[in-house]
Amino acid sequence: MPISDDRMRPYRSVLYIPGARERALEKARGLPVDAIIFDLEDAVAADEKTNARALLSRVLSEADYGPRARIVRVNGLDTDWGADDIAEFAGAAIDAILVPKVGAPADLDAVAGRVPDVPLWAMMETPGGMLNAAAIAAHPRLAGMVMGTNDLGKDLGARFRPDRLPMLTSLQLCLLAAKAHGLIIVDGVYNAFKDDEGLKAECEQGRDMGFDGKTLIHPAQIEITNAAFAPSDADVELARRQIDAFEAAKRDGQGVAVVDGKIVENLHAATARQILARAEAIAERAI
Ligand SMILES: CC(C)(COP(=O)(O)OP(=O)(O)OC[C@H]1O[C@@H](n2cnc3c(N)ncnc32)[C@H](O)[C@@H]1OP(=O)(O)O)[C@@H](O)C(=O)NCCC(=O)NCCSC(=O)C[C@H](O)C(=O)O
Ligand SMILES: [Mg+2]
Repeated sequence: MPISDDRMRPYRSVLYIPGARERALEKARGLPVDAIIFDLEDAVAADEKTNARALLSRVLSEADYGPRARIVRVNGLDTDWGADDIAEFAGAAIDAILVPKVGAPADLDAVAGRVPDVPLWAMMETPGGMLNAAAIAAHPRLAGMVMGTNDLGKDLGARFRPDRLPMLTSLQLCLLAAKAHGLIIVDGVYNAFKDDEGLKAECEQGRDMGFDGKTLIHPAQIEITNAAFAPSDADVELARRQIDAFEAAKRDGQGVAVVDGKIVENLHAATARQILARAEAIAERAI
């Protein structure tokens, strides 16, 4: 399984900012998010698209977003704005271009041909995209996937449910595809941005499924999300004990240790080391 160079960078909280909102673009420079999606697509009205592109281009060339990953979501190439958006940001100092509504690898080919160097990320948000998730994840230029659960819910005719039952197959298809190809994958947004309990539950579900983090629409969602997707103190403490116990077992010529009544084998020790590396990467971030 190829592992992207980006794999250890934290992507717990990935905040959308509408590209036309100058105040929000400025505010984000001080927010404790791991990544920002500067949006030119659905968060920008048609008559604002050209202004938003120019504003974002200026802001990204002048402003310092520190360690936060900078991802620009462009409009689709089937719209009036997509080609100009891509041309504007193809040479920009950003971490990725996020392509909306990717349905097949050909959608990424079309953008890759216009963007020689910047990594591509894919919005996974259409029924066709779900069925082609494995082929999309295998695209050589793809580094990350973002679940677009609003568009997907619309196309599926699904209702919102706190347990996300109507979404689970889609979420898991994309997770399988992303993990098989060593991609970053972040969960969809939680629309009710004043409902902390609902957000927490959805974060915990996404984290338990294996997502690297969650996309957000409002600063009020950051703290809960960062906490949910970071290893807890208890996770770190257990990981250390598992590694110590496994190393001791190996020294005694054993392949299995037991910690808190559960076996620890090579694979569990590997997971424990990943937890420690993740905790370290988050601690180093200190935004
Ligand atoms: C939802 C909002 C419209 C709410 O905006 P507003 O009423 O201005 O919120 P507040 O007054 O509570 O804002 C408080 C301060 O926070 C700043 N702010 C607000 N939102 C953001 C943000 N996203 N990033 C940075 N800063 C933000 C305000 O400027 C206030 O600052 P201050 O002046 O200092 O007090 C709004 O939050 C919003 O527009 N959110 C983003 C919506 C969006 O991006 N939607 C598109 C992405 S979702 C999607 O498309 C997913 C996918 O494609 C799918 O299909 O699922
Ligand atoms: Mg969408």
